[in-house]
Amino acid sequence: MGNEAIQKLHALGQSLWYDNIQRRLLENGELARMIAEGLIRGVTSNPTIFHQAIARSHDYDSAIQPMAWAGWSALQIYDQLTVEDIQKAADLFLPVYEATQGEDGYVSLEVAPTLAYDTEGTVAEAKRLWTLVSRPNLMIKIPATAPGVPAIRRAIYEGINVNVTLIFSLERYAQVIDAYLSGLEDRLETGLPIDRIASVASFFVSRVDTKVDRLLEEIIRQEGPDAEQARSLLGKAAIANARLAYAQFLDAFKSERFHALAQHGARVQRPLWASTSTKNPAYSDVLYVEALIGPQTVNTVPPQTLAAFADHGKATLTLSADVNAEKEVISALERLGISMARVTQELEEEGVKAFADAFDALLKTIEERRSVAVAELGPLAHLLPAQIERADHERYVQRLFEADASLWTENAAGQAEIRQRLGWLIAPQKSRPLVSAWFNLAQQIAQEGYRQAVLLGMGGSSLAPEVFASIFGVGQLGQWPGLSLTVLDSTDPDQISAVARDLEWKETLFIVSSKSGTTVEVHALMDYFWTWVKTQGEPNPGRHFVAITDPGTPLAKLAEERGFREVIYGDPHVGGRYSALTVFGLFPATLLGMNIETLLSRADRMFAQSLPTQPAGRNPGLVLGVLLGVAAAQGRDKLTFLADPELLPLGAWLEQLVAESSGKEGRGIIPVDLEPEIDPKDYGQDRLFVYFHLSGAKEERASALLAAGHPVITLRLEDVYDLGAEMYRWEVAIAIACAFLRINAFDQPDVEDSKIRARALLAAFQNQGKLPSESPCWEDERVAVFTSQDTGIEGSELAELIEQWISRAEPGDYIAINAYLPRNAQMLERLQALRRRILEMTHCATTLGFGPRFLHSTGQLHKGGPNRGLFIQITREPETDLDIPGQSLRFGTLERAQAMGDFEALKSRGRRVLYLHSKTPFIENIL
Ligand SMILES: O=C(CO)[C@@H](O)[C@H](O)[C@H](O)[C@H](O)COP(=O)(O)O
Ligand SMILES: O=C[C@H](O)COP(=O)(O)O
Repeated sequence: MGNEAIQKLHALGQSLWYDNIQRRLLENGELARMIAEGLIRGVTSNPTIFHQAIARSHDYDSAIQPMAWAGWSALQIYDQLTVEDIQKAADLFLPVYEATQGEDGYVSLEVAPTLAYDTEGTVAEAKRLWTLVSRPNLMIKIPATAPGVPAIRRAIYEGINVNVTLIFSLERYAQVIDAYLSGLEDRLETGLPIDRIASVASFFVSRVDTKVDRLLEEIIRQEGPDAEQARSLLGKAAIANARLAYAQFLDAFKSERFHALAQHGARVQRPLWASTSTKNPAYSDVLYVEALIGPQTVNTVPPQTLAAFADHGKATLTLSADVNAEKEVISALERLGISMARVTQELEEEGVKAFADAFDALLKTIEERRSVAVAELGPLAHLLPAQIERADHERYVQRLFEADASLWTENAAGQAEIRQRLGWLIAPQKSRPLVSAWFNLAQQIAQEGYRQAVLLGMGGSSLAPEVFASIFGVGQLGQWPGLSLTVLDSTDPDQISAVARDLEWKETLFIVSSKSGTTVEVHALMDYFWTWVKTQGEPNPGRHFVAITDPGTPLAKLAEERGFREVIYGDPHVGGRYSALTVFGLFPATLLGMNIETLLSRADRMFAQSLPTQPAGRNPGLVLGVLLGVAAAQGRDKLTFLADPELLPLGAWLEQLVAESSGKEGRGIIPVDLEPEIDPKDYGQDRLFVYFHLSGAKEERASALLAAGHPVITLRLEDVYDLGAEMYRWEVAIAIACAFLRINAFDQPDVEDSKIRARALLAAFQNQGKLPSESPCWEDERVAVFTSQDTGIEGSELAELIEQWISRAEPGDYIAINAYLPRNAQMLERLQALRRRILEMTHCATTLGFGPRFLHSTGQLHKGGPNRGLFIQITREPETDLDIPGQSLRFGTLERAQAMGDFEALKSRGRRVLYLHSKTPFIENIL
């Protein structure tokens, strides 16, 4: 296993550590791989490393954002980011630490360099960081300045593992060893154990050559009698100095003094060669590794030196107690007037300054990123910190995870339901063991020759699969080719016909997806396609059907009776719109060929950040949720999605999560998805924009909106698999926003109400052979117009009526186009054009929903949310109609009944509705 040269180096008693840390490596498995392959046995960090990690990447931006919104300072953010990285790295190295009984597997974190000349400050900071990180394999780095030396002794006495950094001179190194031994002795005197305390002494190497060579070059340039001697000493000082240090180490740790400590389990303080990348390109790029190999040492190398050594390094023993030649190098330098005392003193001062400068630059970078994040909030910025603090004080996150339903409602029945509906919090973990069974089933289906899948489902049972199908496409980013997936969530006969027309029945699998197993649309569609498959001559239609439903539902029973090839059960503790990361989202995703492990690992990452153990400002879902709540309370309740093109489909899933969870009791947040764009200054003051960023295509638009004074938050996705994290974040955020607004996030009373009304209309239809009708307030040969109240609109032209009606919209209102029409590109274009006209005319937020799909989504908000909606409902006579098998009913009638049921429900809530029914299939006649 691993690399031969590195293995040999380890066999010679030297441990290679990695002088680098970067969040990406911690998250993408790279560091774990390097550890597993035995390449590295520890990690060191310093302010320069963190500066580079944070300033030269966007890895940390998403973590900075909520902390900035919560009002944290740059220093607090620095602390949090570094501690997180160090903890994560320490956890990855823990197995090494344990396997080597505490010899290796350490991760070092440096105290702020501003404390380098402050003994008390350093001790206090070392104690604080030790407690904060709280990992046995942590080392706290303390600079070996004169005031640093007593701090080392005190830290060791406190039981802290110490990496002493910035050692250049042999004199200082002697003091460092003494401080270590004294610290251990202090502990022994007070009866404290010393066997688990570890320390390394970081002796800096290459910088010595950089400085001494410069002095030698000066002598060479003068071409005097010493020039030749100076030339012969180039590139020698650093190694000589380090080898002398090694000899000093050997002496010190074979002393009586150490022997006494060793009897109580004390470990040696290993020398650690730091600053070992080659700075002078004329020298070998592995010079400071190859020349310093010996037992009981560590060499910490940056990425380029590790790569070079792994590629062409030679591991032979190059350190020994015999240092005559090295002493001669130092004497020769002294003879040339180069004082090692001066050189190393300057290096120490410059080293402290360089770290302090890097630290300042790092804080400046964090400050810049912090300000950018705060600026995103625009007028909401000053309101957020106090509200996040309040949410923290009221233990929102703890109560969420404890299933304390009083967070949302005092209503006992509501509370009972909520307690049954919080299973989504652990969905990523609960789904993981099921992934392989889903994968095997999907493989088997594909092997049998199935190429396409049609998912029959509504709302929570269809929207996540639709997002995955639209964003990932078939097998594009997955682990195997997968099937194509079409989602059918409509009772529109033309839309159903269009889907059926494109199907190759032998290659088609139907996924009947319904959590409750009672949803009328799903049953009608299932019966339609069941008959369709049978009609094609399939003797065993069950082969073509899989059901996803909760245990014990009518659908589960029917699927068993009909001999579906599989019934996959959902988790009854997860409600429909929160089920994306359960089988309802994940089995269709598996069929698409997506890598579910990757998706879930991203969700896990967000889960870890959402736990009650996280500080409030570091919890992305909590902070976003409070922001949504604050915004809505301020009248910025139109949550408007902006997305780079690859992420556009996500909005449909969010729309349901936001609207159906929050739109109740006259309150709620209005999601606005896929709205045509207008001049940023023409929007009202009721918007909060959310920009989902991947390629950056919409960056300019986001900046323009921000410049016009609207809050525009940017959520960055690294790649499309981050949808796993985003879905989890938004589920938490919506639960929190609803808690903030005191809304039960887990029921949907008005969706039920519309369903009841549609059922009553259908019963009337069965009795009377037609749907009950009411008189239009206006009609001609093309269209009949109905309104919710006597609106007084009048005119001889339909366009005039519509315009009059729309012009009633006031700032803060929204206009919803609810179209019971086939959802296809042509229709979408037409309706989006209407939407644009309305938007340009009113400057009010607009939404577009296709019925009956939206009834399972924004439908709840329309009736239950704030009475700020103006609804334009559109139906038409279908081009062709289709029988629903086994019922004396056609899809066109069902669709119409659903529209009428919704119209009634809206009216009963006093909503403003304009209902246009096209008497022909040609909608262009009326729009
Ligand atoms: O001190 C330790 C490890 O204990 C290292 O992280 C140390 O800071 C680095 O090796 C040096 O700062 C790198 O220095 P250089 O290669 O830039 O001269
Ligand atoms: O969001 C859920 C829809 O109303 C469909 O419900 P279902 O999964 O029980 O069929």
